[in-house]
Amino acid sequence: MEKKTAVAAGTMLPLMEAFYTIQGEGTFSGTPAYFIRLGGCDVGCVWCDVKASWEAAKWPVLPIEEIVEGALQYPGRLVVITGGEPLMYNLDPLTRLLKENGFTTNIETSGAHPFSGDFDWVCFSPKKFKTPHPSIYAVADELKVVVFHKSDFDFAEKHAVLVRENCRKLLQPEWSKSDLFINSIIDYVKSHPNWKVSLQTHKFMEIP
Ligand SMILES: C[S@@+](CC[C@H](N)C(=O)[O-])C[C@H]1O[C@@H](n2cnc3c(N)ncnc32)[C@H](O)[C@@H]1O
Ligand SMILES: Nc1nc2[nH]cc(C(=O)O)c2c(=O)[nH]1
Ligand code: SF4
Ligand SMILES: [Mg+2]
Repeated sequence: MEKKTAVAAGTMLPLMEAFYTIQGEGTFSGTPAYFIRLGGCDVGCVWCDVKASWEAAKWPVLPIEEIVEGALQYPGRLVVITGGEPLMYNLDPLTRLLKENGFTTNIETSGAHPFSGDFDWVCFSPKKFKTPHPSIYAVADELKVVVFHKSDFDFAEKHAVLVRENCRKLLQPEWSKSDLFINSIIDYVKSHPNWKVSLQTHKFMEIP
């Protein structure tokens, strides 16, 4: 099959990097996980901490069997698919293969593209820069809003009414503005106890 056709089918995917680390953010923070970072993103967040991922063409296109083989080299059985924006691709074949190999599958997504894949946990981090696709709201397990500006609290509430009742609600300071916003995040969570704080703990630990 031609590469382009295989990428469209989701049987080959552009891989920026893959690494075994500790999930630093959100509900699974502290859990060992194999990260699969797919290349390509069209959302364009001004504060994105992985801008190098944006151009899909920069990254090698690999068969999903090879990607899963990489994950099998480590003892942990939690995989986090991230990017870039992973939902730019059809994730059905990759997640099916991961599950056949005994992995738990989590995703980190902006929700800017139609949902695909078989996931045990969906972390939805909506962005002002590109409106989420409506398919994300019924599947999000965690709503993780990055706080970069004071208007982001209202932005967070706007999305909180659209996700499922039991969806976890997290506020995460944008890394470079952490010192500026951490106190208002703490105050907000204390007065709106349906929210929790999420920190990028891997950055404090200085691990990938
Ligand atoms: C790099 S993104 C990749 C996945 C997907 N494109 C997304 O945005 O959800 C992974 C996570 O990091 C968060 N993130 C990216 N840059 C950040 C920053 N500078 N500070 C805090 N969180 C950040 C995103 O909101 C997202 O939850
Ligand atoms: N350790 C670690 N945890 C993470 N949680 C979400 C990440 C991401 O970039 O998607 C990330 C990451 O890049 N590293
Ligand atoms: S959607 Fe994710 S990968 Fe894309 S620019 Fe925003 S934070 Fe970066
Ligand atoms: Mg990251």
